[in-house]
Amino acid sequence: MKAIETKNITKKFGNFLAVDHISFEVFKGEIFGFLGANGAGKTTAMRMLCGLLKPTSGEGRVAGYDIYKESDKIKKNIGYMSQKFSLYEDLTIKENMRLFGGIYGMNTKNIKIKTEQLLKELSLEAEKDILVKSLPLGIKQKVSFAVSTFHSPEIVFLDEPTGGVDPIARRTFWEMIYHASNNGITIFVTTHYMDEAEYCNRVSIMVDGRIQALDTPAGLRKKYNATTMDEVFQLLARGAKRE
Ligand SMILES: Nc1ncnc2c1ncn2[C@@H]1O[C@H](COP(=O)(O)OP(=O)(O)OP(=O)(O)O)[C@@H](O)[C@H]1O
Repeated sequence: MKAIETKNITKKFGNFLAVDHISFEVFKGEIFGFLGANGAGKTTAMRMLCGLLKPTSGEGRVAGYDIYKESDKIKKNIGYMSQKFSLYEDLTIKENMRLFGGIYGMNTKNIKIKTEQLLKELSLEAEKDILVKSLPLGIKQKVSFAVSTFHSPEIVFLDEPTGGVDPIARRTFWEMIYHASNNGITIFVTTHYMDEAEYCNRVSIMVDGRIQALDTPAGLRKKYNATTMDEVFQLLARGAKRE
């Protein structure tokens, strides 16, 4: 089953073509890496998929819903996490979980059950009443991911979720991603870390608004005769006109 389908999605800002006819599919439970240099158009594309921005043209379905007509349904069926938009710093871990559960429309009983379950899974039961602002970044990101999947969405969009954390914390974070994917949640993730690109089932690389390459990491390495995803990325991004 397809979690995301797009056909020739395009976004123009004035005369500037930020996203240029992108077409791709993401399968249910897949971990899909969405890569591209700065300004390639990733955030714009992701905003269109999340129902936050209308495309100029093209077609798309997310979780089975039309991105033009059913953006409200899309919002209910997805989770979203970014480095910039995440938790309320002046609330505790538990309060954040409750708050987001409420925002996602869950009832009090389910929020309570899910909060306890997540605190246990994250081994954060002892820290549940600590204010988020006093937590290390790696823990914040774990909690932030947990909150984005709190309502068991079909798809979770992660916009550079591991920015600024050390490699060990990033590895732990990816274990959570695998766990969610094993439970059938589709993961759509942007990252600038090429070791993380290797962890994805498939990866697309955007250059100047277009999808320049899309395959498994092994398939891309083979195609571009490269030993690492970093080499593949450098080869493709070198041709970029945007900075
Ligand atoms: N609202 C807007 N109006 C005009 N131009 C925009 C707007 N939003 C984005 N752009 C331009 O579209 C291009 C793509 O931007 P976008 O933020 O999607 O790239 P990105 O791949 O996410 O980059 P980064 O990795 O730096 O976040 C950039 O040149 C950007 O300046």
